[in-house]
Amino acid sequence: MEILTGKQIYQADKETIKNQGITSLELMERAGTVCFNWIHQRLQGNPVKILIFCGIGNNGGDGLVIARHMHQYGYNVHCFVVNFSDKRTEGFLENYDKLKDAGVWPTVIKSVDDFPEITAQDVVIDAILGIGLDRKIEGFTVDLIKHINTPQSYTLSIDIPSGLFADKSISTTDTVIEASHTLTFQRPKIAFLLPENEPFIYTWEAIDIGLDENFIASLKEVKHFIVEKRDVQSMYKVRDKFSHKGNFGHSLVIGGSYGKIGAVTLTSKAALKSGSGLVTALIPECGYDILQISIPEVMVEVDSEKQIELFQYVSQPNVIAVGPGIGTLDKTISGFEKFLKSNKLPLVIDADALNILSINKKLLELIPENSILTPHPKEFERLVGKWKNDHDKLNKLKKFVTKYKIVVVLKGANTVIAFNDELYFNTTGNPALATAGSGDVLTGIIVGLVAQNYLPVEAAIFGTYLHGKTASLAVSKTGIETFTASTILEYLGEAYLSLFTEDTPKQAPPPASKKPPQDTDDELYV
Ligand SMILES: NC(=O)C1=CN([C@@H]2O[C@H](COP(=O)(O)OP(=O)(O)OC[C@H]3O[C@@H](n4cnc5c(N)ncnc54)[C@H](OP(=O)(O)O)[C@@H]3O)[C@@H](O)[C@H]2O)[C@@H](O)CC1
Ligand SMILES: [K+]
Repeated sequence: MEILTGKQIYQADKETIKNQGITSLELMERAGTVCFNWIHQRLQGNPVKILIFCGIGNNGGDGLVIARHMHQYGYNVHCFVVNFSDKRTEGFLENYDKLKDAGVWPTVIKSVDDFPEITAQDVVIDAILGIGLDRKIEGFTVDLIKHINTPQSYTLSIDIPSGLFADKSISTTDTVIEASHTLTFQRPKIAFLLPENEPFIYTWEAIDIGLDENFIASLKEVKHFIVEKRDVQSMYKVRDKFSHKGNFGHSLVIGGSYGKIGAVTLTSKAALKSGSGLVTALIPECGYDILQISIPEVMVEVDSEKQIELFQYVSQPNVIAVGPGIGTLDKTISGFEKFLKSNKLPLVIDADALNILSINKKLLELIPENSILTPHPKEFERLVGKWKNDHDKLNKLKKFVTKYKIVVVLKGANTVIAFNDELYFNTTGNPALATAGSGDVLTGIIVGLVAQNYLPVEAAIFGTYLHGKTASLAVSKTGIETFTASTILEYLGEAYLSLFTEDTPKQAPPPASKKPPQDTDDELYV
């Protein structure tokens, strides 16, 4: 699914009006009605007190449409106009009149004295500012947003939490609605995927307001995508009837050191379980028995007694994962440097191998094109330096992958896969994945997919999706705390199978508590 910029959404808005022969007012009516239907489906006439805060632009116009429908359906709705400017849009003005015609006279908020009381039991609808926000919010609107955030009531934001910019970072002094849920129009905005916006975006969904899909599909400059089930389904390689293990590649996993044989064991097992035909582990001698006993299917070659120093192997892999548990002892560092100078095979580089690269950045030049690096944010920072905010981080990421012609899997709540100047945001998974060895397993899954001839960027996208999906599937049975890296391996089969089974449709969170539990993947739809 494309992630669109504010500018692209405004273009789609214009094209839709032109191509469908409708007025902008009709489009606003449609958008507001879709939001109302969403709310009505969940509230079913519940007498809860609903406070709708409308700005004076088109986001406010949407709020007024919602207020009118809610009033007509007998909801206990209270509408407020947030008078932060005198420049009302036509959409606002027309719907203001329509609302009054329907018998609702909104309360105009001009100062702090006009703020209504809000309790934790109330539902708030935030239609103060949308994607038209282009500067810092000032004056009483800042206080109003804080006032809305205080009681921890359920807050539904329309299009985007007010105060959040669609395409740039907010500053630390900015005030933003902390939305419990956001109904965004047609496509997500990149702001929803950035860790820095976590306090403001809890769950979100893109709702179909009938914008011109052909126009959206024709947009050439879209560079950001959300990875969906259908994307990975289309990547999946079906096995031929007459295939044999030789068709599915040979992964070599280089890693481990005394006390960290578990890491390389997890990676090797993951490579095997993601479908690599053969897997060999090159490990320190001290890990020989451990690995052989843990995974009889994996072949083992050994290096020095307690760490990897020589990086020499006799097996004939088609891809190599390097780094899990490898450590940063001097001999390992110099061995890795020598290895990079002679190696021609594509690599999946993780953990301490990444740290070695950040100690000596010249080594980055030696990484074969199409290799995959899988840093977590701290490892990535060591490679590229500090960033000012998440947009700056994503720019650094794009520059880094284009410079070295590689793929980077930047791990996090929404792991980002970067290739060329494109970014793919993963949405499977949950905090259960924040557990020791989780990254080692991801490296193994990805290397196993590259071994099977998945394109590196596909292996990265597919592998990250599957890895996250295991947690999405498992957590209702295991809980978050008992879910470990080994659980990821246990559920990998189910994650594969889930690609070909229908998801049970999920109800979006009811307006009952501020932060309902979320499993992101299945909540998204357009
Ligand atoms: N996508 C679609 O197809 C559809 C979109 N729709 C809806 O339209 C929304 C966008 O509406 P919008 O363009 O009127 O902007 P909105 O966010 O309401 O802001 C209003 C104005 O406020 C101003 N302003 C900006 N920053 C400010 C600040 N810090 N403090 C004070 N003022 C500030 C600025 O005006 P300025 O003062 O710069 O002239 C701005 O224009 C969109 O989010 C969605 O809800 C649907 O209705 C139909 C289909
Ligand atoms: K809003």
